[in-house]
Amino acid sequence: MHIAIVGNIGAGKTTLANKLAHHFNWEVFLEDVDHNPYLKDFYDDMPRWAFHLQVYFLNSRFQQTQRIKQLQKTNKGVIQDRTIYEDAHIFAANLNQSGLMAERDYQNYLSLFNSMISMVNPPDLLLYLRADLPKLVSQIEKRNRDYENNIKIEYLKHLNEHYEDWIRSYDHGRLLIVDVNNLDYVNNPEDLSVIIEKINSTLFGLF
Ligand SMILES: Nc1ncnc2c1ncn2[C@@H]1O[C@H](COP(=O)(O)OP(=O)(O)O)[C@@H](O)[C@H]1O
Ligand SMILES: Nc1ncnc2c1ncn2[C@H]1C[C@H](O)[C@@H](COP(=O)(O)O)O1
Repeated sequence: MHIAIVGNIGAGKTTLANKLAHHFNWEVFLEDVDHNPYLKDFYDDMPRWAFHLQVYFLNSRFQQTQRIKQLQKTNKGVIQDRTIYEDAHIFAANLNQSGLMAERDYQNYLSLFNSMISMVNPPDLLLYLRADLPKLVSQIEKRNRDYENNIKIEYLKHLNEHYEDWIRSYDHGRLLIVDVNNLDYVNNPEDLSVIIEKINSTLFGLF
């Protein structure tokens, strides 16, 4: 069983991924943000570093999907924090449409993505955390990564629009949308239980 948690920056993916992995006693696969050699430079100068960052994320996410494939042979459950689909359909697409990634770089990137995607298994469940801008902003502030301090509201807004478009057309498997605007699964165990019940009901027909 493989659940992938998707959503905008600060939606609460990592926090939920850790909690679900603990609850189900499954393996968790997180993004390696701290060792990313381009992320800080990217936030300082997006046009300069957009292509480098996207290739880096694409490759690291692809390697992660192959590790997940291996692990699934052992029947161990997996919780994944963000997917390779988001790199291409959300982030790279947004950079191109915002004029921050040149057309030839974007086409080059897409060609690489299309070569890789045939080797990627979709998750059994895609869990989309939907969050409005005030929730995203407050949680990004709460996390307080210095290079994210200058993220513009407009950037998050465009990403949210891409998420909504992509989720509407998602057809690789089961999909669960959870509105997290009024959920606090950090401090309220009942809010976590609500999500777990939804997952059980979607995946196993329980409740
Ligand atoms: N539903 C929630 N309610 C309250 N705080 C949350 C919630 N989800 C996440 N947080 C907090 O918001 C911050 C960002 O969450 P994080 O899991 O890192 O988001 P993401 O991985 O989606 O970028 C963290 O400080 C986390 O503790
Ligand atoms: N593909 C990506 N392009 C640009 N930025 C990305 C991409 N994937 C992740 N990011 C950024 C967004 C955040 O600043 C960090 C971590 O993501 P988070 O949603 O907080 O887990 O990386």
